[in-house]
Amino acid sequence: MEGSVLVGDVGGTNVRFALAARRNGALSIEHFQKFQGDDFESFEDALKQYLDKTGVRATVACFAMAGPVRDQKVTLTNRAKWQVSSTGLEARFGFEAVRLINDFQAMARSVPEFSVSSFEEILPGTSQTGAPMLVAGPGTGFGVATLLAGANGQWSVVSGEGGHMAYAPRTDIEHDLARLLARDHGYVSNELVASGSGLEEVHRAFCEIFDRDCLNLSPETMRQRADDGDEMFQTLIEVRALAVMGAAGDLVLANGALGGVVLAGGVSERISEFLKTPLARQRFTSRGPMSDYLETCPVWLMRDASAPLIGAAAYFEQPSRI
Ligand SMILES: Nc1ncnc2c1ncn2[C@@H]1O[C@H](COP(=O)(O)OP(=O)(O)OP(=O)(O)O)[C@@H](O)[C@H]1O
Repeated sequence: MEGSVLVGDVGGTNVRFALAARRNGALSIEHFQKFQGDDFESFEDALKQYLDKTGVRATVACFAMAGPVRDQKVTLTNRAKWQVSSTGLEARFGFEAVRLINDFQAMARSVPEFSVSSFEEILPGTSQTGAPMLVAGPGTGFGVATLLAGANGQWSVVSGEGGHMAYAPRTDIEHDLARLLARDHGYVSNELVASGSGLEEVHRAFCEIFDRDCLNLSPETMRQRADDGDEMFQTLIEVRALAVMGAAGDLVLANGALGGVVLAGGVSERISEFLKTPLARQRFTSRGPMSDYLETCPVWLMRDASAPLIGAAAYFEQPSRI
């Protein structure tokens, strides 16, 4: 397909590839494939499998990677064996140009490519025109980026490692959790509390708090137990959801992101009803003298699995200057 760019969304669990192109003003993807990262020794092996399976050929590529990208090189945060560089990919696959960006840089850049109706409402509110927007949430890791509207339809994305900011417990059980996690890990981040990569540790701490045997359970089984009325698992999911909303509120305060929040990531999707409770709303807005500041800030959920792929293509067309 002429004018198309090979795009990838490389997370700590899943790796997604597609071919993206802009047609009649709108970006769309085709040849979408999803792989499990665990099935491959390296990112190059996963990419080769995609190219072999689909027969897709492209001269340019942009890959959204779950880790900090420096000088077009990245080591995945939750898959440290995967070290990727744009020059290495160009040499191995014969691309004319490869750009590596952070996965939430791509997620944030996708937001202007979607209409508001494609998001699920988590908290109602009114987006302040022209204000920054925050895009964040837990999957395997916890990504964060801020989207800035510039002149003439230009967009910039500020991306950092905001998921690794310190967890802020408020209730007794959250303080117990933070204390146990600090005992075992030293530093307690929002990623550790809320993301897939921290779930096992959080589960272990909850078993200690509730004085229960700690079984090896999948996230789906924990969810099932919560749905069946098990108080420990209900509290575990609630505490993780409150960590997401607390982190989102903190980041809006720090960035003046009154354009609104777009939550994303596999965990956010699966606990969405816990993000909508009155307690979750209170965790987002309750900020002492600044509580009014967040009262009308809207929060949405991005569910479209193609978002980081669309965002990678948009970023490739118009790289952010920040
Ligand atoms: N039912 C569930 N409840 C909560 N978490 C779940 C559930 N099922 C799976 N997960 C978690 O979701 C995570 C996968 O999220 P996602 O689909 O966003 O993957 P990813 O794109 O590879 O992640 P990332 O980009 O953050 O590295 C896994 O770590 C898993 O523990």
